[in-house]
Amino acid sequence: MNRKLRVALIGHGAIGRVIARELLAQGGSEVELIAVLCHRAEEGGGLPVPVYTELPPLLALQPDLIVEAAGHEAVRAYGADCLAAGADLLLVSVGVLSDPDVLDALERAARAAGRQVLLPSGALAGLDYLQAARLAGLQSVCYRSRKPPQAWRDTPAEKLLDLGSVREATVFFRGTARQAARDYPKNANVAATLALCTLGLDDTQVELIADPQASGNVHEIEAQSVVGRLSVQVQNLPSPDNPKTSLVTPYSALRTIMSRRAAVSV
Ligand SMILES: NC(=O)C1=CN([C@@H]2O[C@H](COP(=O)(O)OP(=O)(O)OC[C@H]3O[C@@H](n4cnc5c(N)ncnc54)[C@H](O)[C@@H]3O)[C@@H](O)[C@H]2O)C=CC1
Ligand SMILES: O=C([O-])CC(=O)C(=O)O
Repeated sequence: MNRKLRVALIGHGAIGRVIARELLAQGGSEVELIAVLCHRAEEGGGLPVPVYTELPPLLALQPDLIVEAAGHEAVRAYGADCLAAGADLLLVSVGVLSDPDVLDALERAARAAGRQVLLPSGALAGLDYLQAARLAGLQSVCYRSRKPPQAWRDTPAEKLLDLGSVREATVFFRGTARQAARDYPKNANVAATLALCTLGLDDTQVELIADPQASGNVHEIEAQSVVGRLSVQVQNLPSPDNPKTSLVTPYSALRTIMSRRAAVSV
């Protein structure tokens, strides 16, 4: 583990730009950004590392870790190939794992290559406690996401309520983490992350709320286990570039990246 961790990035939007900027600022440390894959080359304008629009040249650089920050379709298109090429794969678009075929394909590819799929806590908090509690006995997990109405634009919420005239907190979705992650691919990735490390995608309950009074993107978890009860709320500031995305998300990915080379890892 003396060598620098060579990191490649897929996606250079609200999350990817922060990850790239912070990794580049690490100059001389144990982690280095070696390339970025963008939809269009212009999206990577100004980056001091190679920018590609296709996966093979990026894989040819033999990254140790590929960080996906591009959306569900990018995971479907590239995920298994990244693992097969010998890289670990960090996903922020975790909700795509609500599709059992995708989860199965990535698990198989990871096992075959001896690599790992890494899921950061993203916009959520409390997953460390819940993973410990699961080992002891976890009885129920509920997750609630409360965002301002504009954060639900271009989602099925638009058909369920008039986002422009919502005056009070309105629950427009109640269901499983699997349904939420599938139907709200840009808003409910954390529902899948929470479910995958607790009771599973079909037994983790989710509520989605449009709230004009929301103080940002608010995430709440309530869980009961044999070792105690967890009740946690985070009030995230939204990304200035994407109101659906919480500002903490790229930093959560960075934390996971850095921990791959930390001598003392929490
Ligand atoms: N786990 C978590 O806590 C969270 C996860 N997310 C996930 O992260 C994804 C990215 O979020 P943002 O950066 O806010 O979105 P964004 O829309 O600002 O950026 C996404 C970027 O990826 C690029 N892209 C899309 N498909 C691509 C492909 N096949 N190859 C290369 N680039 C591609 C787009 O052109 C865009 O520049 C979301 O779609 C969502 O699935 C978002 C927020 C929180
Ligand atoms: O960033 C957030 O607040 C959560 C989010 O969009 C997601 O899980 O997809």
